[in-house]
Amino acid sequence: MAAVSVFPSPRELGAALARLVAEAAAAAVASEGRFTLGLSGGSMVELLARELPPALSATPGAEPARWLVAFCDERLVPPEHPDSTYGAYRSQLLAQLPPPGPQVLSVRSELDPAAAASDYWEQLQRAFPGEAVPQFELLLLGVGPDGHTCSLFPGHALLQEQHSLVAALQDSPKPPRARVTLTLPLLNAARSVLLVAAGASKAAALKRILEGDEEEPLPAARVRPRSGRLRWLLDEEAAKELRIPVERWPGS
Ligand SMILES: O=C1O[C@H](COP(=O)(O)O)[C@@H](O)[C@H](O)[C@H]1O
Repeated sequence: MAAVSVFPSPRELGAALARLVAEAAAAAVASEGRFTLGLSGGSMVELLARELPPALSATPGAEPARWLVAFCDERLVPPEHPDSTYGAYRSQLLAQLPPPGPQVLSVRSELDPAAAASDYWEQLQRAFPGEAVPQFELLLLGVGPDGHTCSLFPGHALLQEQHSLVAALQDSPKPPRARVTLTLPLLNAARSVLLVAAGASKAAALKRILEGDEEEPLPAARVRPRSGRLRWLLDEEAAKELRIPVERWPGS
């Protein structure tokens, strides 16, 4: 069973998330010379924008200039659009990091969805030479109230995808409809995955994901790294329906 850590509020959750990212970066830079990080959008952007810069300043050796950052999914809108994950990270987080900053792979939203997915896959192949399935050091994944993660939605055919590691969709139930997403085989190749959720709107889905035994598990329940680590970071509101043992952080 995956480890589940519960924090009193999104603020403590965000601070712990940022510490874990900074520590993972320092360890990877020391051992591999670089840190490969996959970021999700939505509420994760604000958590990281607020907490990661101070965590990096407090962690010697984290060195953002040695990071390769990619996005676990992207909404196909221009970077200036409020729904763009890349655009949100660029203005809210990347702008705060000292130059030269990380190498960033972004989905080219000016292309049509299939071409954007194939271009993004080519970028990943160049960034992970010799790896048939790119193995990220750390993936940060969010969870929607319907149990989706990345742009993998309940009941969607992409949940069955075994061949393409990056895929396009044009029928996302959550707008915008056109998106590019990493698929489960790539997610499950990661060395480490943190699944992050805050707020009462996620509680029912989290109960199903973490305690259910469903024939067709929700998308986030299908994230099970083959040999990597999986850890859940939740706030009290998101965890309020859980009955499984969880690790409660001080003050909860
Ligand atoms: O649409 C998306 O939703 C999920 C969850 O977002 P949240 O705001 O509920 O945390 C996000 O992880 C994904 O990257 C995004 O495209």
